[in-house]
Amino acid sequence: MSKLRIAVQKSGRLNEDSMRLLKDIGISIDNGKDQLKASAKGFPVEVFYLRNGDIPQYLKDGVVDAAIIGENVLIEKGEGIGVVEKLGFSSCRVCIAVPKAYNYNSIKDLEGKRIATSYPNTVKTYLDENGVNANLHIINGSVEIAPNIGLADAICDIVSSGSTLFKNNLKEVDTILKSEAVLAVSPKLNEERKAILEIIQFRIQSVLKGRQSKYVLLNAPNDKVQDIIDILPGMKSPTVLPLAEKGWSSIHSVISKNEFWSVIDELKANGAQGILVCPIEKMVL
Ligand SMILES: Nc1ncnc2c1ncn2[C@@H]1O[C@H](COP(=O)(O)OP(=O)(O)OP(=O)(O)O)[C@@H](O)[C@H]1O
Ligand SMILES: O=P(O)(O)OC[C@H]1O[C@H](OP(=O)(O)OP(=O)(O)O)[C@H](O)[C@@H]1O
Ligand SMILES: [Mg+2]
Repeated sequence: MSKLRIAVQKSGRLNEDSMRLLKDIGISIDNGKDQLKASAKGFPVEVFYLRNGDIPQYLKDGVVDAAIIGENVLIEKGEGIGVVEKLGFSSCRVCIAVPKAYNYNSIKDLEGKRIATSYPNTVKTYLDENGVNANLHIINGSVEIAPNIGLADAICDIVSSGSTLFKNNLKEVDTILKSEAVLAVSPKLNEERKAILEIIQFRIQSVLKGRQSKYVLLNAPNDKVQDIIDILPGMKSPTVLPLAEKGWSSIHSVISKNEFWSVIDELKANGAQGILVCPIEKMVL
């Protein structure tokens, strides 16, 4: 039986979360430290450890079938490569930044200026869309230093917390795109491997849904049960069980992590007591 070849970043910002996701979907790998390729135990998958920036070419060539990669890198050099799943980690944005004192009104202000970046195609497309001509300086790292050493008037790079910009006396003035880690697929994927990918996708969705949700258990007097059910969305409908103490019930449900605090406040206000909130490992709908 053929194996699905999945690329992950060898080391760097995506590596740890990528390996955790593979582990959570039941793909465990015995990886010797310097091994660049490893087989999963009990599942038809091979994992390749590569540079994030090299992965688009491997996908295009069909040397790997799928990859966990930053969407920003695919947009930069992954033409024709499909994204089948957003993975919810390594969120960042690709931005234009200029020195704090720069009087910036719009991208048109960069006409004829020098922009340092590791994302030339992304910047070029954005400049073209806005009818701006600028000179691009391609550098592979520490882009934020460029304006301070007189190499460029502006930069285009990844921003997350904004602290690197701040430390280098720069300000973010335009967001070109938002990115997160994604599961990308080679255009050359064959039918047999596609079937393995579908199993992986299903497992990833179950893990991600679990990560986005919380399991809530609470007690309430019976006359409050309906009010509380109306607040709780639940997967189908909440589970209601009688407590040993007469006149009381236990209610179980699933709520989204995002609405967690507002729902908890509402539950308390409607008579809920002894509220327990538990993580969900996987959620299969
Ligand atoms: N500060 C950040 N916060 C969140 N995500 C980030 C941040 N910086 C980069 N990323 C995301 O993580 C990906 C990998 O970044 P990292 O710096 O580890 O690799 P790299 O040096 O660009 O790539 P390579 O593996 O080719 O050396 C980026 O493409 C981006 O999607
Ligand atoms: O907004 P922040 O939270 O400060 O993050 C942004 C910084 O993170 C990335 O660099 P990284 O640390 O990955 O270093 P690198 O340039 O060597 O890849 C990116 O290139 C920015 O410099
Ligand atoms: Mg980096």
